[in-house]
Amino acid sequence: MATNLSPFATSVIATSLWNTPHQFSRFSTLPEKANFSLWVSRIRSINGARKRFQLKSSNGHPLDAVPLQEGLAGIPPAKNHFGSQLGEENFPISQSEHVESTLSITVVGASGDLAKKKIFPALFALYYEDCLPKNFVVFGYARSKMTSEELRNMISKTLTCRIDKSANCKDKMDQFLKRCFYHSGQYDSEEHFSELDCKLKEKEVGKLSNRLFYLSIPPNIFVDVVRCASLRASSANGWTRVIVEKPFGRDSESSGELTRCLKQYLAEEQIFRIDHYLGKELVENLSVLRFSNLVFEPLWCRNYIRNVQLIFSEDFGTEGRGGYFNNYGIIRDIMQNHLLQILALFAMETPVSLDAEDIRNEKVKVLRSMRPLQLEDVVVGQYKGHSKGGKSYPAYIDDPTVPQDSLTPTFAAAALFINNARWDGVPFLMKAGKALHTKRAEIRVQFRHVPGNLYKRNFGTDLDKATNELVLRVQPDEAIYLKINNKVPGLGMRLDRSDLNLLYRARYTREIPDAYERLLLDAIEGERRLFIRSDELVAAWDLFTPLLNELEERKIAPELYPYGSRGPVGAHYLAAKHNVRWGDLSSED
Ligand SMILES: NC(=O)C1=CN([C@@H]2O[C@H](COP(=O)(O)OP(=O)(O)OC[C@H]3O[C@@H](n4cnc5c(N)ncnc54)[C@H](OP(=O)(O)O)[C@@H]3O)[C@@H](O)[C@H]2O)C=CC1
Ligand SMILES: O=C1O[C@H](COP(=O)(O)O)[C@@H](O)[C@H](O)[C@H]1O
Repeated sequence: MATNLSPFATSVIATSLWNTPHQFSRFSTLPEKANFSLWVSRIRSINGARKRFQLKSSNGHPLDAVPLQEGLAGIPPAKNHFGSQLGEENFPISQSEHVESTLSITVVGASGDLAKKKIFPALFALYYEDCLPKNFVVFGYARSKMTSEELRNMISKTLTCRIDKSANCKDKMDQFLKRCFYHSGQYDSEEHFSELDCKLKEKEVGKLSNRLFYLSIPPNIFVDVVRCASLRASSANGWTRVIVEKPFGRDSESSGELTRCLKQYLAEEQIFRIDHYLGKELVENLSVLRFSNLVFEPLWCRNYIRNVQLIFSEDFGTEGRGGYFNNYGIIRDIMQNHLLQILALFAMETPVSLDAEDIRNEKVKVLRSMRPLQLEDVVVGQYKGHSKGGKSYPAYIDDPTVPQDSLTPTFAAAALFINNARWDGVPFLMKAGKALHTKRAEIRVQFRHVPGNLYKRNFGTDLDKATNELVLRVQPDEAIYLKINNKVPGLGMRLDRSDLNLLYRARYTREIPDAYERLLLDAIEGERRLFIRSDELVAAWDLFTPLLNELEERKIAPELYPYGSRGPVGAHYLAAKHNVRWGDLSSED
C-alpha cells in the first residue's frame, strides 16, 4: 500500500505506525522493512513519555500524536523527498531521542478574511495560553506582496486578549508577532514552495521539524497547494499535516474527486478537514451531557424523544461573500456540514472509547442510516430587500456578484429521518438561514407527552407546550436548559413552565475559547476526533447530492422572505406536516 503513495504520505503512515502499536496490522508492510523489535522498544519509550506529558488537546484521552514539548522519543522514521528507503540509516535512534522539535505553521491564504478574522487570532490565543510548543514559527503565504513586517501589522489589528486574562498581553502580542513571517508566492508554483521550504529550514535548523499547513483559500486551488507543499515543503524528518477548510466539493462527485486528488499527495492521516462547528464548546458538550449523566442517555431514543431540531440563523446576509455563496447556497454552506455533523454526534451510539476512530465510526453509521431526503421534506427560501425603522436592507440579488435571476437558497428547512432502531420515525428538523431576525445556533430536543398525565387539565389547552424540552444553545450566550413543568406556589394547583438553566456566563467566569483554537490545537496534537474523515464526507454528500441535483434540475424557486424576518412560512408547514412546532418561536426564547 505504501509504495503507491508519495514520499510525503509514506512518512505519515510511518508516523502513525510509530505512534500507535495497534495500527501495525493496518499497514503491515512498513514495520517489516525496519527492525521490528526496535520499533516495539521505541513505542514503549513513547508510551513512557506520554505518561509524563501533559496533554493539552481537547480530548482527555491519550493521543496518537508525538508529544511536542518532550525531547523526541517519537520521531518517525521517514523517507526523504527523493524517496530513499525508510530505516535506521535515516534515523539513528541515538540521535532522534535527543533532538529538539519545532513546529512550523503555514497559513496559506494569509491575506484573506478567515486568516485575519480567525486563524491568526486563534494562534495567538494558543500562544497566550502556553499551548504552543517552545519552538514554533508562523508563516503567512499568499500571492499579495507583503513583507513580514506588513503581515505583522495586518494581523496585530485582529489579535485580542481574553477579558479574563489581559496581564502582559501587549508583551505577549509582541513576542508572538516576532515569530510571524511572510512569504509571497503563487499557489501553483513548486518553485515558490521550495523558497518557502528554505525559509522554514532556516528557522528549524538542527531541530526535528513538524509542519502544519492551513489551507485558508478558495477550494479551486486546494489541490495545487497540496501538490506544491507536499513535493517541496513537507517536513523531511517530522510530521506534515494539512488543515483543509470547507467546502469539500459541492456534491458527491466533486468531493470524491477532491479527495482522490488530495490523496495523491497526502495520506488520510495527514488531512484534517475542518468543520469549525465541531470545535464549539456546546457541541463538544453534547456527548459529555449524554454519556456522563444517567438522566439523559436512557431517554435518548424514539420512545421518549418526539423530535430534534437543529437550528442555525444569522441576522446578516451574504454581504461580501456573495460570489462564493451563490455557487454553494445554504444547504451546502451550513446543512451538509455543520448541522449534519451535529446530528451525527447527537444520534450516534455510544462509541467504544473516546478515540477519534471510535467516535467517527459511530458518526458514519448514523450518516449511512439516513433515509434519502425527499424534495417534499425540504423548503428553500431567499431573502428579499426590506425597509424597517427608516433603514433599508438589501435583497440577496442586490449583491453585485450575484446574478439577478439567482435561485440560490439563503434559507432552507428540512425534515430528516434515521432508519435505525433507536431513531425510527423521529423527525430531525434542520433550519438554516441568513438575513433572519436573530443570530443563533441551537439544538432542541422535544420530548414526548407524559402518558396518562395526572395534571393534563391543569395545562390548559396546549398540551404540546407542556412537554419537556432540552435546549443546547450553541451561540450566542452558551447555555443548556431543560424546560420542565412545576407548580405555581400557592394554595391552588396551577402549573407553570420553568427552565433548569445552566447559563455558561453565570456558571463560569472563564472566557470560552473560539472553535478555531480548539481545532488548531487538536491538529497540532494529532487529535482527529473533531475533523471529518473521508467516509463521513462521502456519506454526507450521498445524503444531500440527490436533493441538490433535483433542486437545480427542476429550478425550484425559493420562497422569498424579507431581510430580518423569521424566514419563509413554508418552514412552518413543513414542521406541521411532521407534527412539530419549531421550538425557537415561543416567546420565552
Ligand atoms: N471567511 C469565513 O468566514 C469562512 C471561510 N471559510 C473557507 O475558508 C477559506 C478561506 O476563506 P476566506 O478567507 O474568506 O477567503 P478569501 O476569499 O478571503 O481568500 C483567501 C485568500 O486567497 C486568495 N484568493 C482569493 N481568491 C482567489 C482566487 N480566485 N485564486 C487564487 N487565490 C485567491 C487571496 O489571497 P492573495 O490574493 O493574496 O493570494 C485571498 O486573500 C475558503 O475555502 C472559505 O470557503 C469557511 C468558513 C468561514
Ligand atoms: O462555515 C460558515 O460558518 C459561518 C458561521 O460561523 P459562526 O461560527 O460565526 O456561526 C457562516 O457565516 C458562513 O456562511 C459559513 O461558510
